[in-house]
Amino acid sequence: MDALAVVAEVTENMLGGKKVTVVFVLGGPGSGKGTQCTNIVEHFGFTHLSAGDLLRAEIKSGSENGTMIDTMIKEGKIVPSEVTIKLLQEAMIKSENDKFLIDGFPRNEENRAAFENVTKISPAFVLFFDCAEEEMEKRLLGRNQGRVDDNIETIRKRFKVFVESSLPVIEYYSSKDKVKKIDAAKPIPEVFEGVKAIFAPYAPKVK
Ligand SMILES: Nc1ncnc2c1ncn2[C@@H]1O[C@H](COP(=O)(O)OP(=O)(O)O)[C@@H](O)[C@H]1O
Ligand SMILES: Nc1ccn([C@@H]2O[C@H](COP(=O)(O)OP(=O)(O)O)[C@@H](O)[C@H]2O)c(=O)n1
Repeated sequence: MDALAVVAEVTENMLGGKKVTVVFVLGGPGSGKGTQCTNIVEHFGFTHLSAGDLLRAEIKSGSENGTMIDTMIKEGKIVPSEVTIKLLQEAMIKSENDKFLIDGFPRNEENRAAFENVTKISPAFVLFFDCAEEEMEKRLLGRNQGRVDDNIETIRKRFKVFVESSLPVIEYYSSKDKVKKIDAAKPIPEVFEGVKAIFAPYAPKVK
């Protein structure tokens, strides 16, 4: 390894004085990202940061960006990266943990490139929940969390954005051999079996 590579290794993935491990959790709307993140937190000690949840909290907090974010979510559009990245960065710095699941981000090429440029963090890997639209649609319509975007009209728009903008991000990481794909159409416990196998190296050490 040459000297420059050593320098890069030392500075890379540092945030607020700590070295962090980041896993991006991607998949279509309703593929089960949030559900499985809850399981991963419980078993592997990661902190779950959902980009969508952070944006929804930002609306509730009455921030100056609230109206813009609300409109984007209602239309299934992707909020400008600077807003989402700031929320993710703040949450990581505030946390005492150093292992993060970033769920629902990066959702387009702009998200991906800006996060890399601003934070200098690259993911350990990308967990991709692969699921057919028909199944995701059924799940979203039954989610019952009172979300303004879980109606058939917005769901169709979110699927279109996923195929046009988010799948290329998954392809990008695939070309770098960073994608771990899971068949997310199976029942929740079976999906978690696949997830567990991938996270085994991160299992907490028994003292
Ligand atoms: N493997 C699964 N089989 C059936 N339903 C699921 C599965 N995973 C999640 N769900 C349900 O589908 C809905 C969407 O899941 P969620 O985790 O919120 O998806 P995402 O975060 O990808 O949008 C929720 O109501 C959840 O309980
Ligand atoms: N990186 C992100 C993530 C979510 N969002 C917005 O938040 C909405 C909901 O995202 P989410 O990840 O909570 O939910 P799902 O669509 O995956 O079910 C998206 O449709 C976008 O409008 C965004 O703009 N940028």
